[in-house]
Amino acid sequence: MQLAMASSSAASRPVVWVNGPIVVGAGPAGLSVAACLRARGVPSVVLDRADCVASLWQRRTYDRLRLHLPRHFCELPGMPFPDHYPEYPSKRQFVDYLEAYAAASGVEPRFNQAVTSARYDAAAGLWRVRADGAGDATEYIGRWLVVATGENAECVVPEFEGAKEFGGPVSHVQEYKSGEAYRGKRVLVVGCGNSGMEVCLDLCDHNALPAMVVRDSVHVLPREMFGVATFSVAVFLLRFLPLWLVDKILVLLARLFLGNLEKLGIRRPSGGPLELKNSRGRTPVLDIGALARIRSGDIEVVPGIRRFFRGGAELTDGRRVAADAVILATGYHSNVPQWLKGSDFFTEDGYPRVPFPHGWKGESGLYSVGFTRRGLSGVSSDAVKVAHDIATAWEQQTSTL
Ligand SMILES: Cc1cc2nc3c(=O)[nH]c(=O)nc-3n(C[C@H](O)[C@H](O)[C@H](O)COP(=O)(O)OP(=O)(O)OC[C@H]3O[C@@H](n4cnc5c(N)ncnc54)[C@H](O)[C@@H]3O)c2cc1C
Ligand SMILES: NC(=O)C1=CN([C@@H]2O[C@H](COP(=O)(O)OP(=O)(O)OC[C@H]3O[C@@H](n4cnc5c(N)ncnc54)[C@H](OP(=O)(O)O)[C@@H]3O)[C@@H](O)[C@H]2O)C=CC1
Ligand SMILES: O=C(O)C(=O)Cc1c[nH]c2ccccc12
Repeated sequence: MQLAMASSSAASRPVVWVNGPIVVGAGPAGLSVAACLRARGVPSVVLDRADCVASLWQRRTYDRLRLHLPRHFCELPGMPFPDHYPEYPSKRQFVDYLEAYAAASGVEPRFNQAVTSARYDAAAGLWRVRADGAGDATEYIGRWLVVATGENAECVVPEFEGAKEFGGPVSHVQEYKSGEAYRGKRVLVVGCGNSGMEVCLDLCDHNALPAMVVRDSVHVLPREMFGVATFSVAVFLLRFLPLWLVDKILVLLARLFLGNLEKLGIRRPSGGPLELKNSRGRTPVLDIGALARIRSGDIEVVPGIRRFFRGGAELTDGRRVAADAVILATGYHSNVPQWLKGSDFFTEDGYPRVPFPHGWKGESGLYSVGFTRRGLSGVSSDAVKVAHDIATAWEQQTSTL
């Protein structure tokens, strides 16, 4: 029996004793660690604030989204994608795969459980996790805590001078589904990461008029070169060459395939694409067509925003741009510091303090899965290590009983 219910004496809140780890998050990270644990005979309880698995993918991404790394880098441990899946599976296919993954591994998350605090009770040697459901709170108590809430848990919403004066709709890209709602409209898209670029492309396809804010520099790489994924080329080269040299080769190849982007208002950072991904979490853009639309003038590139006014924004070069709507493609942040108390394993930015590849294990039975800034392949490698470590302790514990 995995769960035991008891009544808390201090408050009327129900208490659940968890036999095995408490996993917070039912995205790819939480599902894969729970599946790897089950494969070793270790039960766990997976909690998610949403009402479904992989809520980032199901509820907070746009319709045309596809994985942008080749499928082989995005599979979770123990289950390949179905053979008929294309090289870059669609969002629907990826979600179907994740649901099948959970079902096949017997992982049944507890939904509508938003974790609001977790702290280690040193006297008892146990983690106490509070989760709020619809109108009630539950306390989960267990020996291990696995943090799997992800790098994209909350939206970054910058404050802009004059934002209240703008007057039109302002939304974050997590609410964007398709350009249908923006036909014929001038849309200011703030941010030029993969989201900003792909939303601009989608807006063009729906006859909207996007302008994209590029306030600083960004690496844009072709998704493929002569039919080979740029990401695969990078992974291959990293087997023989140091990262800085692979970065130099990638930038050279990008220059050959994409030309000089400065003419389009897109400057390259001085640091390399992989170096910036690893050190600052800045993902290079893998171009799937936005550049061609910038070249043709369908997407206008504009510099940073100084302030908003009614019906538009003033830019850092003094120009003014009119807009009917604003979409913030300004990124995401971790929410771990909001709920994990009394532990300094995570920084105030919500990432493990210890750098990759050692950030998966903390003290007192605390673990993290999915904070490596290495996408789904980072998720899988963490999940395998964490499950192995907990299963080893579990087997020792049960063998001494
Ligand atoms: C648009 C987009 C596209 C991407 N495409 C790729 C790609 O092609 N390839 C790739 O390798 N990576 C990609 N990524 C990176 C992405 O981080 C991974 O795809 C993946 O979703 C990470 O899994 P995760 O489980 O760590 O986080 P998530 O998928 O974000 O799952 C975390 C879960 O935790 C839950 N949660 C958060 N806070 C709480 C709380 N306090 N209490 C309870 N539950 C909570 C959330 O509801 C969520 O279900 C993409 C990211 C985005 C935003
Ligand atoms: N097809 C796919 O697989 C896709 C994958 N993704 C992934 O999702 C993750 C998140 O991507 P994304 O949503 O693009 O977020 P990112 O964090 O990658 O990009 C955020 C962008 O917003 C800009 N920005 C932030 N604040 C401001 C501001 N105040 N004014 C102007 N610009 C600002 C940043 O500029 P600066 O760099 O100057 O801070 C940056 O260009 C990434 O890992 C990405 O690869 C996203 C979409 C599609
Ligand atoms: O799409 C993402 O967000 C990813 O994190 C995938 C990813 C991991 N490592 C990379 C290096 C270059 C481009 C994308 C990724």
